Amino acid sequence: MRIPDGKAGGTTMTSNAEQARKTAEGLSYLSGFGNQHSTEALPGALPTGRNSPQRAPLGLYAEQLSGSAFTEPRAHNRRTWLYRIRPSAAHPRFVRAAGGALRAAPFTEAVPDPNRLRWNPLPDPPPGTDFLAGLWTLGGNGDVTQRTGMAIHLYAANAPMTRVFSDADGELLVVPERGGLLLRTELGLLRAEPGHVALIPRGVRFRVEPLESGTGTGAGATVRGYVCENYGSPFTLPDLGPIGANGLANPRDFLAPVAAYEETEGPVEVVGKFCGNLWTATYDHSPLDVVAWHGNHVPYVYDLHRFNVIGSISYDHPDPSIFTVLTSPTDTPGLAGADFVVFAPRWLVGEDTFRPPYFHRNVMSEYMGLVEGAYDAKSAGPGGFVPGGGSLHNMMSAHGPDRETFDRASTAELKPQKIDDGLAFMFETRWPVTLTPQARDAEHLQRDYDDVWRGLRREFRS
Ligand SMILES: O=C(O)Cc1cc(O)ccc1O
Ligand SMILES: [Fe+2]
Repeated sequence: MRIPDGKAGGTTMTSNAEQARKTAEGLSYLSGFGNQHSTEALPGALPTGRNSPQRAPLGLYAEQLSGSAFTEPRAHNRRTWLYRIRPSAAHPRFVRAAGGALRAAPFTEAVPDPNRLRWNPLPDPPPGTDFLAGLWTLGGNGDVTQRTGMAIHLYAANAPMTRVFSDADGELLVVPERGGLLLRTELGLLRAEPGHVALIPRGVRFRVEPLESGTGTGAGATVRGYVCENYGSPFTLPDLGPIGANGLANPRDFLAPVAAYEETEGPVEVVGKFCGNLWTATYDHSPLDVVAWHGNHVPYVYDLHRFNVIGSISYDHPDPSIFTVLTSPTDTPGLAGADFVVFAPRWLVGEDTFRPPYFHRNVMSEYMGLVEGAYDAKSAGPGGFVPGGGSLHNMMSAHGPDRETFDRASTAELKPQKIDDGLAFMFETRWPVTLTPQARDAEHLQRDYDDVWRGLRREFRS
């Protein structure tokens, strides 16, 4: 496989090698959530039978990247062995760098707001904005130094990153909404289009390039999307309980990269996020120089259209936890630091049922975004819930269908109905979300959002 500006190999070495698939875009992937993958970009680069031979093959350096404590139970243990041209330790001193519109927990600058809030998409950024500069924090919870909680970011970018970034504070779940992304990671290349999600694990270095072909974005066009930065335990697949052995997001649809490396010599800016601040150093080589690796602390992409949607085939609207793609558990069973939930195309067949989301108040806090089309609880169109926009229904805030949706759905003929005009998602969290001042005061905040529930008529008959 030829990758511009890098060398890559499709040699895969485990039993799941058969499952490594060539995508239409020409990238090779390794399949399976949580698998122990093995891959080498050059034949013989990956040592066999041991992690740390006295001399690693091809003059490479062996290095372990740990995403869990050494001592965590096997089921939670995450690490990847990297075989690289230079060890990561070969770097100069980092100095503080400006963070732009990126913020981190604890979020203490604004008063937590119980109001229902909704935003239009981010305004287009100035030319030359890369993915890192284009990150804009909406809010979050927890504390980066305690590895708890999460942050909600949006991004809008129009230039490729030339610098390399990594986040010690958490993993990054990237949800493209407009335009595709090529993610050049330490472990290889991933492609994420709108409708896909990409996950970069804690500490893994990467560069993001807007994709300019096949996405209709054109040169210099803005790519946009959402990011859940998960400070807590890594996202995992939810248990299925009585659903059985299959369904929701199927493990084999999660695709990790094959090894791909850069041999760039010369100055490369490397930025790290550490305890909420950005730090930068100029290396004399690219740190994306991993020629082979094996392990389970890996980036991946997942196509949300693969989600196996399960719902009611009798009556009533099921709780949206049944749409959970990924969950970050906390010490309390069933209480997620962050859940990633998708509202994918599905059939609604419930008898004598109000089919859209019900009116509710929830102890969990709900941030929703829209990748395409419309969402069945909200009227579409400008000034509404639009792709690239978002809503926050914080802990216990009263929300649900807007008036138009209520009127329509409570009188609709209940024939089987396919919902296939949109892709919405939710970042749901056990802790309230505190906004950043920039989100609270944003020009693109919809100040009339409460009005969507105005005029819900009194229908009571005694
Ligand atoms: O508020 C929302 O739209 C999200 C949501 C969807 C649903 O189907 C049921 C409950 C819920 O919070
Ligand atoms: Fe809700």
